[in-house]
Amino acid sequence: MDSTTECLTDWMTRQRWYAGKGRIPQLVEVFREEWQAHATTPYDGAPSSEPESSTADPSSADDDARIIVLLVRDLANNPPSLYHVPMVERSTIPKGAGPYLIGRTDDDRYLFDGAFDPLYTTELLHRLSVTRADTRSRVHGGEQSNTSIIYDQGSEAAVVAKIFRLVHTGENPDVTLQTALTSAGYRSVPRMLGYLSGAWHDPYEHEERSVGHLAFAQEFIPGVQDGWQIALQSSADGEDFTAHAERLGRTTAEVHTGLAACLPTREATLGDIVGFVAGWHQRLAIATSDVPELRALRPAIEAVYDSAQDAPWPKLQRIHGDYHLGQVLRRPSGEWLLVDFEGEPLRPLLERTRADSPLRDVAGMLRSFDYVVGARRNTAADEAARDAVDPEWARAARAGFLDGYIAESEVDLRAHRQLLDAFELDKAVYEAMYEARNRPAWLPIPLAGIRYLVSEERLAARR
Ligand SMILES: Nc1ncnc2c1ncn2[C@@H]1O[C@H](COP(=O)(O)OP(=O)(O)O)[C@@H](O)[C@H]1O
Ligand SMILES: O=P(O)(O)O[C@H]1O[C@H](CO)[C@@H](O[C@H]2O[C@H](CO)[C@@H](O)[C@H](O)[C@H]2O)[C@H](O)[C@H]1O
Repeated sequence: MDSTTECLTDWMTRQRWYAGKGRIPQLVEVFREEWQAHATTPYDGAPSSEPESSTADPSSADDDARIIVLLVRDLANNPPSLYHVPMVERSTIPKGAGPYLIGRTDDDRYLFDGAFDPLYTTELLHRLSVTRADTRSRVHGGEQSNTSIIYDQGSEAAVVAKIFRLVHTGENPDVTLQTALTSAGYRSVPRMLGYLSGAWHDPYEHEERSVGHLAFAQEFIPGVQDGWQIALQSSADGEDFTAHAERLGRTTAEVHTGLAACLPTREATLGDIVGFVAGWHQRLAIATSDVPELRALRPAIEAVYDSAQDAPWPKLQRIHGDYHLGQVLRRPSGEWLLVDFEGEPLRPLLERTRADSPLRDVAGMLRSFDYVVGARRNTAADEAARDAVDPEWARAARAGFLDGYIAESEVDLRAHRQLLDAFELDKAVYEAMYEARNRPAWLPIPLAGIRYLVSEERLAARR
C-alpha cells in the first residue's frame, strides 16, 4: 500500500458515503489523474455561512497545490466497489482546512478532500461546462450517499454539482434520466447543466477501457423543502397529508409518462416476469442471512412473490428506482420536484439502467409514508409519545398518493394490486437489509411493514 491509499484507508471509514460500514477498506488505486486548474485569477472565496460544511479559506493557499482525481477499488467489499476520490495536494495546511485533511504522504505533502477545497471545486465547475463568475461553494450538509457542492454566492443562478462516490462502468441513471427529462422540458426535475465522464483501465473489470459518469451539475433550487422533513412535521402536527400526497402522486405519474415518452419501453415478457420474481427471491435469500428476523416471515413473503407470476403486468420503462420521500422536494409554490435518479445504491448498475416496472417507484413511496410513522415512533421521547403517533396519517397519505397517481397515469394501478404488494414487499426486504447495515435501530420499521403485507387482513383485501 502506498502512502496515499494508507491515508485514505482511515479517512474513508469516517465518510458517510463509505458503503462498507464496519469494515476496514482494502484499497487499491486503479486510476489517477492530475487536473490542471484553468482559473487564472486568485480565489477570493469568503468563508461560507455554513461553518460545519464550509470550504477551506483559500487566501492562504500555496502555489504548488495540485488537484488529483483518484479511483480506488475497495477489495473489502464483494464485489469490490470503486470509489471516486478527488483530492487537493498541498505543501501546507491552509487556514481553516484542518477538518478536510485526509492525511500526509511520505514526501510530506498534505492531502485534502477536494469537495471542500476551492482549487478543485472551481475546476470541477469548469469541467462541467458551467460558467459562473462567483465560484465560492459549500458542501451540502445533509445525509448523502454522494457529495453535493453548492455554488450559491452572489447574484447568479445557483448551481449544485454532485460528485458520485461509487462509480461504475456505463451510464449513471442520475445523469441520463434527468438529462432526458430536462431536454423534454419537464419542470418536475431540476434543470441539468452538464456532466463529467471519466475513462480508466481497471484490472478488476473485463473491459480494456471503462467509461463512466463521475459528476454532474444542475440548477440548485433555493427555498425547497425536503419531502421527508415536510412529512415528519405534518405527521407531528396531526395534519392531513392527503392533498400533498395526491399532488405528489400526480407528479410521479407525470414523470413516469415523461420517461416512457423519452426512453425505450416494452411489454413485460414471460422471461422478464420470471426474472423479476427470481430477483425478489434472491434478494430475500441474501436479506434473510443478514437479518435473522426475516427467517420466520420468508414462506409468507415467497407466497406473495409467486402469486405475482400470474398477475397482469404494466409495460416496463425507465423509472426513478429508489423512490422515497427523501428524494422529493417541494417548491414554495407547492409543486413537487424529483431528484436522485441513481436507483438503489445496493443494486448492480446493470439492473438499475434497464427498463423496469413503474410499480417499483409507487411501492417505494408507499413504504416511505409508512416510514414516517415508524420513524416518529422509533424516535419518540417516551412510551406516551410513541403511543400518540397516529398510524392513520400513513393510511391517508398512501390513499391520496395512489388516487393522484391513478388520476394522471396511463397505468391503472387498481388492476395491479397484487403485483404492487409484491413490489412493496421487495422494497421492505431491501430496507431491512439497508437498515441492518446502516441504521440497525430502524430495522423494526421495515419488519413491521413486511408483517402487515403478509398479514391475514392484507391477504383478505387482495382476494
Ligand atoms: N437541484 C437541487 N436543488 C436543491 N436542493 C437539492 C438539489 N439536488 C439535491 N438537493 C438536496 O440535496 C439532497 C441530496 O441530494 P441527492 O441527489 O439525494 O444526493 P445523494 O445521491 O447523495 O443521496 C436532496 O435530498 C436535497 O435536499
Ligand atoms: O441514500 P439514498 O437516499 O439514495 O437512499 C438510501 O437511503 C435511504 C435512507 O436515507 C433509504 O430510505 C429508507 O429510509 C427513508 C427515511 O430515511 C424512507 O423514507 C424510505 O422509505 C426508506 O426506504 C433508501 O432505501 C436507501 O436506498
